[in-house]
Order: sequence, then structure tokens, then C-alpha cells
Amino acid sequence: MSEDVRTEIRQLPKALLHDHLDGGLRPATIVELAEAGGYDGLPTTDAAKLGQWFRDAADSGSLERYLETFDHSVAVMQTQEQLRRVASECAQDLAADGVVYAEVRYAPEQHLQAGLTLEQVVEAVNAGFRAGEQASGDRIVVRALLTAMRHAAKSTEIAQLAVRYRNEGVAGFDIAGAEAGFPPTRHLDAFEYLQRENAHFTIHAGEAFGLPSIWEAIQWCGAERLGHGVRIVDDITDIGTRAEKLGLLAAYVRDRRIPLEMCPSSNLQTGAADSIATHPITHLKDLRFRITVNTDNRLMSGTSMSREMQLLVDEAGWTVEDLRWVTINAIKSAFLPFDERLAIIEDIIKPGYDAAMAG
Ligand SMILES: O=c1[nH]cnc2c1ncn2[C@H]1C[C@H](O)[C@@H](CO)O1
Ligand SMILES: [Zn+2]
Repeated sequence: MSEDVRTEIRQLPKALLHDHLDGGLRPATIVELAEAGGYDGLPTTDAAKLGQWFRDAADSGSLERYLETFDHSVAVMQTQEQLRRVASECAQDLAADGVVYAEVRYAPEQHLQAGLTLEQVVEAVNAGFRAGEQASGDRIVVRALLTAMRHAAKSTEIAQLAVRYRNEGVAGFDIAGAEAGFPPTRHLDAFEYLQRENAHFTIHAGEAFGLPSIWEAIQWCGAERLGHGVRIVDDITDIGTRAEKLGLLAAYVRDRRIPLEMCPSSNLQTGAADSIATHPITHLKDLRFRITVNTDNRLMSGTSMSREMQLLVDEAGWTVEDLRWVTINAIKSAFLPFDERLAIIEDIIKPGYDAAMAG
């Protein structure tokens, strides 16, 4: 792939629905915050080596081991000042990569170690996102998703928090963490509450565990979107043959246009996929599932939206038209009011692609 195409992807308008705030810190910021805040647990205080450490440690083939690396980023996100800085840098880094709309998630319950309240956590992160948007010349809109950890018992409280801040930059709710042994139905109360409140939520499902997790997320919990959802391919036979047969669940997901928040590089690290070339995202694209491309954790995967897209172009034969399609899919699937979604598609995404494709 030529240098021109690389530059072109960076300049294309991009949308990101699945990115973790605590999985996207700059290594140098972690080092600085650890030093200033007295956290001495980092494996190294050299920023470049620390970045490499995260990529290597996350490259374990197991979601559980991958998740252990978050201890270090979460450790330096415990004061309002730390949270504001990390959120502001996140918005700026995404904008610099050409992301025009991002939903960034984090688990407020993980940021209480120094005595903050849940409300103080959300307000600090919101302030950081607003500062980062401004510093980027308002070239990006960032919304927060509040995550509850699936092994814990705070989901209803976090769901209430998401509803409380729905008009102040919080667009929805999610559950994350180890999937095996922690089915979405453990948190049914939270999801039923959100449905009664007309609130939006997505669920990490079908990443480290298979179809039952996806089925519960959609048919018991009412998830609007799926985080990853990559194991939906287990319900499709003869995939890649052009004579595929969809099982009932896969057909439902496609028929209802349920968005799949797919994260190719992250899946390679946790063992959910073997390579970019063979990642199910390309088959699912060809079958016209409503797929989106996402980063998941930019720090742990050493990635960006441009990089994920470039990998799909270089290793899985994607075209610029495919990138345009998944970008429009993402905006259509955003937890934003319909008129705002339409405006982003018509005023930013389509003109941005038209200009790039004409040039
Ligand atoms: O890909 C993931 N699957 C499940 N949980 C995840 C993934 N990436 C990050 N997390 C967890 C670790 C973070 O501390 C938490 C909130 O962002 O979400
Ligand atoms: Zn995730």
C-alpha cells in the first residue's frame, strides 16, 4: 500500500463506537501521572518501553490476561485532575486521527480508589472530553458510555448514573470484563431499568464466549448493539463460500440490522481471531451484516482507527468504498438523536469521502 493511501485513510472522516478510555492512554502520560501521584507499580518508567510492555502483555491469547494490564492504567485515573487530562488527551488523539464522532467507554466504579464519588468521576471525564473537543477545534464530537463490570454488582447503580447524565454527554451504557462465567442476564435488572427509561445500551458479547452470550444479550437483555459479536459466525455454515446458511440467531442479527462493534486487532490479542486476513469481519461485511470497525484499546493494541482500517485494506482486501460503508454504518448505529446522526452523515462523512475519492 502506497504512502498516499496511508495518508488518505488518516484524512478520511471516521466514526468510532467502541473505544475504552482506560485502554487508550498515552504511555508518556501514564509515566507522568504515576510519578506525580506516587503510583510505583509500573513495570517500567520509560514511556516507549511501557507502550511496548502493554502491547506484549496484552498479546496473551486470553481475555482474562489481557484485562490484567488495565490495573496500571486504572491506577493513574483516580483523581478528577487525572481523569480530566486522560479524557482530554483521548479526544485530541482521536481527532488527530481523523475521528469525527466517538463513543468512549469506561467503568466509573473503577475510579473510586482515592475517594471520588461516581458523580465526580463522570463530571471529570465529561469536562475532559469537552476540553479535548475544544482543543481540537471542535473537529470531533465525543460521547461517553458508562460501563459496569460484569463480575461486580454495581450495574443498576451505573445504569442510573448513565440516565442521570444522559443530557450531559453520556450517550449510553455497557457491560465489560471477563465474559466466560458472567452472562449478561446477571445484569437483567439494569437492562430492564434502562429499557423503561428509553435509554441506549450495548453489551460486550460473543468475544471470549460464544452464541449463548450473544443470544442472552439480544433476546433477554435487549441490547441495541453488540460489543465484538464476532462469534456470531458460529451460527453460519459454509462461511466464505457464497452458499452460506445463517442459523436463526445470525439471521435475526442481520435482519434486525443489529450493529456489531468489531475490533480486529484486539481480537487477535485475546485469541478471538487468528489473523486480520481471516478475521470474520470480512465475511460478515460481504454478507451485509451491520458491521463497524473499532479500536477497543489503542494502548494495548498499539492501534488507531486509521491503523485498523489500513490493516483491513492491506491484509483483507478492503476498498475505500468498504471503509465508507462501515463509517456510515457506525453513524447510523450511534447513540445520538436521529437528526444529529443524519447531519454527520450528510455534512461530514459523505463530503469527506467524495473529496477523497475524487482526488
Ligand atoms: O475487549 C474487552 N472485553 C471485555 N472487557 C474489556 C475489553 N476491553 C476492555 N475491557 C474492560 C477493561 C476496562 O477496565 C473496562 C472498562 O473500560 O473494560
Ligand atoms: Zn471492549
